[in-house]
Amino acid sequence: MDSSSKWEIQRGRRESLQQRNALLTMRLTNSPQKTNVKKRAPWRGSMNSGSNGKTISRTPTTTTTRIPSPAKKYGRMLNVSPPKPLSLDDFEIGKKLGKGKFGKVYCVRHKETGFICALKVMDKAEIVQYNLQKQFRREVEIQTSLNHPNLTKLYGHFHDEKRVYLLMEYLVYGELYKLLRSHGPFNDVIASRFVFQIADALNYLHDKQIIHRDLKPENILIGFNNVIKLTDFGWSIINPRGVKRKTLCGTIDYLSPEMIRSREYDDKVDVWALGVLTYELIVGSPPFEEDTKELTYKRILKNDIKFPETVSHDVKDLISKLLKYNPSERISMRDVMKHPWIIRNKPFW
Ligand SMILES: Nc1ncnc2c1ncn2[C@@H]1O[C@H](COP(=O)(O)OP(=O)(O)OP(=O)(O)O)[C@@H](O)[C@H]1O
Repeated sequence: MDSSSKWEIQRGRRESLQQRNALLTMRLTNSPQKTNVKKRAPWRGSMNSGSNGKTISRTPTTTTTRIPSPAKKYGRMLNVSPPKPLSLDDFEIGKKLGKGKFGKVYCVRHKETGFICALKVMDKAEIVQYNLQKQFRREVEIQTSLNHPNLTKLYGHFHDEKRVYLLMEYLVYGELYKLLRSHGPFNDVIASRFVFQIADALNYLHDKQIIHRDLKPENILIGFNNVIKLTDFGWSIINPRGVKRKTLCGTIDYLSPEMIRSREYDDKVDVWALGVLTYELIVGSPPFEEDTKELTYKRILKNDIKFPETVSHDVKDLISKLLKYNPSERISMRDVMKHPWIIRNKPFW
């Protein structure tokens, strides 16, 4: 088997449970299925099935929404006209940046300002077919409310008859997962810088009572100067302090023991996932990786971590503190940012 097929298989294993469930639903319902579109549809436009073509056809955008903006509110107070609703016609479409399970992402240029950004295009019919409306709305709400240098910004969203569009910050170097596969594992200097940035992002999210719930290298994008940004808030949730969650979600290698045991959990599941990520950045593969889901679960539940001899004492210490079986014993994000492994490597970033 060539290395690219191996990579694809590995990638398949790492799909979020959300995607697996959606695909399973698709198989069980023997698609194409008839969807009770009217009842479930959150959109005002009609719900014709989406096109799978490679280009985006410019259907009339009569149902566009406006980018939420303070200017809109204050504009009204000052009697200034609010910004024009966005539509696909406002953009020149550039190269395709990638393809997710539920959409394609393009590099686009805003015609009026020349601003370059990433545009994620999703078919409404698919969102409805996989019953993702609620999740999609939550993702947009959460991501719109965020402002942190290590979180991908969502500038706005609009829709037309067939599709929804998310206008995002463009991260030129793509997924950390691809870099890890092509140039990883990373040395302590590079890995510590990545871990610091994600700890900072998680600290911000947790302060806002948001749990990401799907941290993994596929959901981290790389921008200029090795700045990395957490993306994909499809599984994120606002979780008021003291409230515990039970939904099993995430990606198998990154699941925490409390999630696997269907116990209540909180933002400490992200702390566990950061432990798995740190290990994967340093070693090249996640700590509990096995051929089957069952074996992986077994190793997670036994907290069976094996470190190669080459791994430094400092990073071993940090990973062990992140991967504590008992969530309440896991290290805080603020302490991660002050950990000796980080401090020792910081001067070389
Ligand atoms: N803001 C962005 N800047 C640059 N490239 C991006 C951006 N967002 C996504 N991409 C690229 O497009 C690809 C697809 O992204 P998308 O968010 O649709 O899917 P995904 O995260 O891989 O999967 P899914 O959300 O379906 O689980 C990504 O793998 C990435 O390479």
